[in-house]
Amino acid sequence: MPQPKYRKIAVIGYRSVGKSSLTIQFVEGQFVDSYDPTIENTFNKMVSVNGQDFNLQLVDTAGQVCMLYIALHYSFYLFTSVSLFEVVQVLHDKLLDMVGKIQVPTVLVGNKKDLHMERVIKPEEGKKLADSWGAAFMESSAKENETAVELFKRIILEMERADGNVASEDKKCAVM
Ligand SMILES: Nc1nc2c(ncn2[C@@H]2O[C@H](COP(=O)(O)OP(=O)(O)OP(=O)(O)O)[C@@H](O)[C@H]2O)c(=O)[nH]1
Repeated sequence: MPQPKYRKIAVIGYRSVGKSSLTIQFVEGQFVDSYDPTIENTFNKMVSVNGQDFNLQLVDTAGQVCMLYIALHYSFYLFTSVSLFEVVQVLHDKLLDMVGKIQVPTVLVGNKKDLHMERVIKPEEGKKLADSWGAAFMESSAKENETAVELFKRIILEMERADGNVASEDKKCAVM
């Protein structure tokens, strides 16, 4: 049995987009309806992906001071409206500046997809932005318990891919 791998994931984004809700949904399997602005919370969770255990440290950052945490290596972003959509581009640029890399394993997340009537950003737009970063894109609803586990597993896969432990789709085609 392989030893667990330790990985750190930062949840970064504007305030009230659902960073804590998604993290708590993943760690505890429950949705917290109230809004309590986060200072910073750290969670630990063990999860298995493709037969490998991962010991995750999840850093749920404060929306108001999200810029303070952009130096963390593994991150994903959330947006729920046009202005926030623009904010994530700025955050992503700053993150790359801080870590001095041209790419960081990232999942761009469009949360609150249950609020159909309030949708502003089309999924294609989110996908296009994520593609421009070489990142994955997912939509989620922390409220409806949709995809919280799936999206954290996805960021693990993105990290594994960056470490050369998972073949990308391109590489698979090249081999064939
Ligand atoms: N309808 C709906 N509401 C959500 C969803 N995710 C979070 N919320 C609500 O949005 C509000 C803000 O959620 P939080 O998880 O605290 O947001 P945050 O991004 O951690 O906010 P900060 O701590 O300020 O950075 C809360 O009232 C949540 O219940 C979702 O998927 N759907």
